[in-house]
Amino acid sequence: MITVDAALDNLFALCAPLGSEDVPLTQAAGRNLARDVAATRDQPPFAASAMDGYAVRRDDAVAGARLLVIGESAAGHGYSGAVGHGQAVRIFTGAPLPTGADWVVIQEDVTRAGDQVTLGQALETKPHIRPAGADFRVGDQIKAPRILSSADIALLAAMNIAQVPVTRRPIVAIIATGDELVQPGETPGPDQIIASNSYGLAAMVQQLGAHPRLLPIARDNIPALELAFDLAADADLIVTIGGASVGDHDLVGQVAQSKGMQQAFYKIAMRPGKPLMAGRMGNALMIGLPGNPVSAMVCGHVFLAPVIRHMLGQGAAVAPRRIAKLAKAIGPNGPREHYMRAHLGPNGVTVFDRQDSALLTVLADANCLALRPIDDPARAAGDEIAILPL
Ligand SMILES: Nc1nc2c(c(=O)[nH]1)N[C@H]1C(S)=C(S)[C@@H](COP(=O)(O)OP(=O)(O)OC[C@H]3O[C@@H](n4cnc5c(N)ncnc54)[C@H](O)[C@@H]3O)O[C@H]1N2
Ligand code: MOO
Repeated sequence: MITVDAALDNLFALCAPLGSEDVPLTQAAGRNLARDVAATRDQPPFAASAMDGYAVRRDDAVAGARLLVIGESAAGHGYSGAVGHGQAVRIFTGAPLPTGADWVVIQEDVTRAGDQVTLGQALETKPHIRPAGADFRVGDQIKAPRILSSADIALLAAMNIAQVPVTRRPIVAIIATGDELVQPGETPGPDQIIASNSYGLAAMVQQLGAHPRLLPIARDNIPALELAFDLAADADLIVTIGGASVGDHDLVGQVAQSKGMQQAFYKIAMRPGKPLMAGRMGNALMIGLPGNPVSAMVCGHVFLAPVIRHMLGQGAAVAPRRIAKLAKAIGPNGPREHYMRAHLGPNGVTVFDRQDSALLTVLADANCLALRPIDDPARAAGDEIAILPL
């Protein structure tokens, strides 16, 4: 058995950030920018007015001055002539500043009569001009890696980058195994149950930004498992569920190895999730999760999520955790790191009494996992512990 940290280090070493693909701006939000991109233009491309008013020469912008309006500059339609002494051009926000002008008097400070304007007595002291390139210039870069926010999308658009290089989304093949399983919506036989954690993991994979591919349930026999691995051959990550323990029908490790999986480790000192295996398998990383529904989901949070983030170019890091105070005392932990289903509320963390790894109702009530180190002693209410928010 290896520790959770050692298992994660192993997993990170067994995979790498995927290559990149170009996607349209409308599909780039939330994706990882795969390489630096550079602006192909200046913004604004010309000195622009920041207000609606009159473009003038600075030395004409004095209280009481009377100026002749010689034309108009609007956004998208500039004024082609030049502004001389004693002259003004009507201008609107975003419009190019005409040649000769270096000041904008806002229209609130002006009285207009025909083609004459008279400037008011209390003029503003700012020119209200946005210099060319004030936001960015040709060649200014957005650096990778970076998870693209809505603001980044706006900036990329302004830079005229219509196709964005992002890290490819991993294809994650999910194989539920077991003679007892039927799909949700089917009518189970008397000894059967509904496959659940395969759907939970597919949802998790999707939320992480990868492509889940739910394969048909593989029965507990060698040909069925071989077929399932064949169907998963082009995936970046192959995740099996169940059949990982030591029973007579737990065939996943054996079949995976016969199909070329080079096992890097098997069994982790953690609860739930002990019988987890992993290794390279062709072009993919294979992770064999234990079948107990909560074990599979907890291993999803602790191992799959960091692995997928690593493949997405977001760095190789453990699932984010934080420190919280216990609302209620808890007993000592044993020789395996324990990820206990718990709820964080205004009074702190309450660790649930029922921790059986078959109880999906308890997992659904949890909003965090309380993380107990190996041989952690009993803890009192008010003690600080690490939690992994769900
Ligand atoms: N003698 C021992 N027995 C077991 C050990 C052990 O160390 N020695 N470990 C236990 C632990 S811990 C776990 S976890 C389980 C894991 O076993 P498997 O990975 O082989 O899982 P299965 O036996 O196939 O299934 C366990 C349980 O989960 C249900 N299951 C499986 N897949 C699904 C699915 N997709 N959706 C819903 N439920 C699923 C299955 O019906 C079983 O009830 O082994 C312990 N045993
Ligand atoms: O480790 Mo099993 O995953 O405890 O239920």
